[in-house]
Amino acid sequence: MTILEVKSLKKIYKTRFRGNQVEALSNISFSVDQGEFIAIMGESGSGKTTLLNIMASLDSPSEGSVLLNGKSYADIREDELSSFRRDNLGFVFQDFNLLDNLNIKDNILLPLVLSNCSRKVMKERLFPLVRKLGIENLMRKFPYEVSGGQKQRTAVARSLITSPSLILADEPTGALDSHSSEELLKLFSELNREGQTIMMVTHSVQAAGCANRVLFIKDGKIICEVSKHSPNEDITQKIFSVLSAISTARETS
Ligand SMILES: Nc1ncnc2c1ncn2[C@@H]1O[C@H](COP(=O)(O)OP(=O)(O)OP(=O)(O)O)[C@@H](O)[C@H]1O
Repeated sequence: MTILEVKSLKKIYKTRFRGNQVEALSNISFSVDQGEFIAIMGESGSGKTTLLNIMASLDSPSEGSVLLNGKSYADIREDELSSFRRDNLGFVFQDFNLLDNLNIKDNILLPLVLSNCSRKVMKERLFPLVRKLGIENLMRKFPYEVSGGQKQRTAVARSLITSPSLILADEPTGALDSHSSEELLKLFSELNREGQTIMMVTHSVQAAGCANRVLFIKDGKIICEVSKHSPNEDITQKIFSVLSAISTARETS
């Protein structure tokens, strides 16, 4: 079942300097099925963050549309966008985006508090989730008292607490040491095996290798994709080959 459809996206940024224009995305189309784990790779400036921001409904395209579970973002009223995002999407960022003045428990519960959820529901959702993520002993600590890996697990718990259709992750391993990165990738793979749909922007081949499908962006266009033909297939070599072809093309152009 398709949950996300991205149709003919174009994004033009107008810069103030002499009215110059930057075409950050041109004619991007793809769809995401329920239960997929997709990585987006591309060189710096290729348009990954622009694409993620549009899929997150944080920015709007110049042309084209995005539909989540059949609902077009263009049909959502401005004052309903933040609750739509909260209910349907989970976010994991490179720098965790936790609130320093809230403890770990309150950071995780924040999306439910903003949705006026009852304490009973909060409790029912929180404990199984933090036990699963191995952070149940950190509930009273503050973000500055826990490790980077624990902060990212907290961010993952916060992203999952609303049971979103889709997790959008922007360089989730970017600020982690190699051990914590591996742990996070294992966690993402496990969540995906249980049915969670994930889209992740990454520069890391190791991270992209955990996805079932990798989309490669160059100059705002999807230039190719690779995918696993069986769940245990190692696609690292395929990813390296595409990255190397992109870099050779850049050097010879
Ligand atoms: N607000 C903006 N105004 C003007 N140009 C922008 C703006 N944001 C991004 N761009 C330009 O759009 C293009 C794509 O940028 P984007 O940030 O999406 O790339 P990226 O692949 O995420 O890069 P990185 O990996 O370095 O984060 C770049 O040329 C960038 O300079």
